[in-house]
Amino acid sequence: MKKHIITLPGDGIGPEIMNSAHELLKAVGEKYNHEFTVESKDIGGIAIDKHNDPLPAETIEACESADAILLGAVGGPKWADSKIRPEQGLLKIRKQFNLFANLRPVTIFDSLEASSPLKQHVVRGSDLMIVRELTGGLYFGQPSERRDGGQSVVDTLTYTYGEIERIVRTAFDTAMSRRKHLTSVDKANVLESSRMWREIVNKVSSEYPEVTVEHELVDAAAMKLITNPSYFDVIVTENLFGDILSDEASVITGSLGVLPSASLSDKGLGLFEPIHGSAPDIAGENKANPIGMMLSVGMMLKYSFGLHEESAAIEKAVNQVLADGFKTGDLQIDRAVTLSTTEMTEKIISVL
Ligand SMILES: NC(=O)C1=CN([C@@H]2O[C@H](COP(=O)(O)OP(=O)(O)OC[C@H]3O[C@@H](n4cnc5c(N)ncnc54)[C@H](O)[C@@H]3O)[C@@H](O)[C@H]2O)C=CC1
Ligand SMILES: CC(C)CC(=O)C(=O)O
Ligand SMILES: [Mg+2]
Repeated sequence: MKKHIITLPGDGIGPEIMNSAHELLKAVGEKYNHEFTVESKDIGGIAIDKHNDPLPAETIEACESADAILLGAVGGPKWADSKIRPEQGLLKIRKQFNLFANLRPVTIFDSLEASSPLKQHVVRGSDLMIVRELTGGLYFGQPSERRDGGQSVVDTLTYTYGEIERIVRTAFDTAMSRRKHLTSVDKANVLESSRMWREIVNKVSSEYPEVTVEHELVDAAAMKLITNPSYFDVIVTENLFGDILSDEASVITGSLGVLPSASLSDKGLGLFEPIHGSAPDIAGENKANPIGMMLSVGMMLKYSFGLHEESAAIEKAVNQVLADGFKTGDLQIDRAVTLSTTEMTEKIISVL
């Protein structure tokens, strides 16, 4: 198979973990006889520095002709007070390519069960998928501005019926391919947008009689995610709630550094990135956990290219390396050896 991939390393630890993705693609290509060509483009803070634009036209053009996109992370303290923010590049690329469905699987590798700060019996058997709406809600609503000379501020939460319906359908389809249990998370006791969200979930549910559906308020769902994570199969929720709940869910797995994600459109192009940010506190130290990025490559192989065997092999290699007693600094596994980003990458590839 021949595929052309645009990589967007971005800022902070982004370039470090993207090197891991490049190495992994080279290894998978050689082992399974695929030709993956990779071209790197700018996004985020580095793109502001070089082009005064967090998502330059050149990057968009390259992505338009790509088979898939890999992203590291954007942002950092360097641009904290800048008028143009690196994160705008990420929001813009999601909107540009209509990447409305953000799949965030929360899977616990056997050897990480003990590394979770939660009690083992609580996390055992947890395996859930967060389906997060990615191109609407508060992150995109207009107006979003300071008013009255800085004395007030407005952010806007808008969703169209169609935007909610399509993500809800994605969630039902996802549930059908899993344990057929869907939890829709909202704040319907307060927000009108959530009440419309509930109505749409109830309407679509009549087309999926095999799926058990329930509604949870986001505050209670946040609590249950930590006290009883194995209760959940598929969670569907809007943009902001999904962003927060997925970082929270990473605690179950032992580290934010191990969770991948897929951002999909209905037009075929997908963007794949770890769920974490640019981790400025450890950037440049060769300490970042590359697993979330490497599993995102696995999601790309599966969702964009249909390469299920190759994707499963990456997951298996990660599991094996952890079980063999190797980890990165963010993980706590008893008696395991701590590796750098590059060492962990090499280890996973050698097992693959
Ligand atoms: N998709 C993206 O590009 C995202 C970008 N950001 C941006 O990243 C910047 C930093 O945000 P933070 O709030 O610090 O969140 P963060 O996710 O970058 O880091 C939170 C904590 O997790 C640790 N961490 C994250 N990824 C890790 C990895 N792979 N290995 C080991 N430890 C890891 C960090 O060291 C830090 O202590 C901000 O500018 C933010 O806007 C935040 C989230 C997503
Ligand atoms: C950086 C934000 C734009 C988004 C975010 O935190 C995320 O998608 O996980
Ligand atoms: Mg986030």
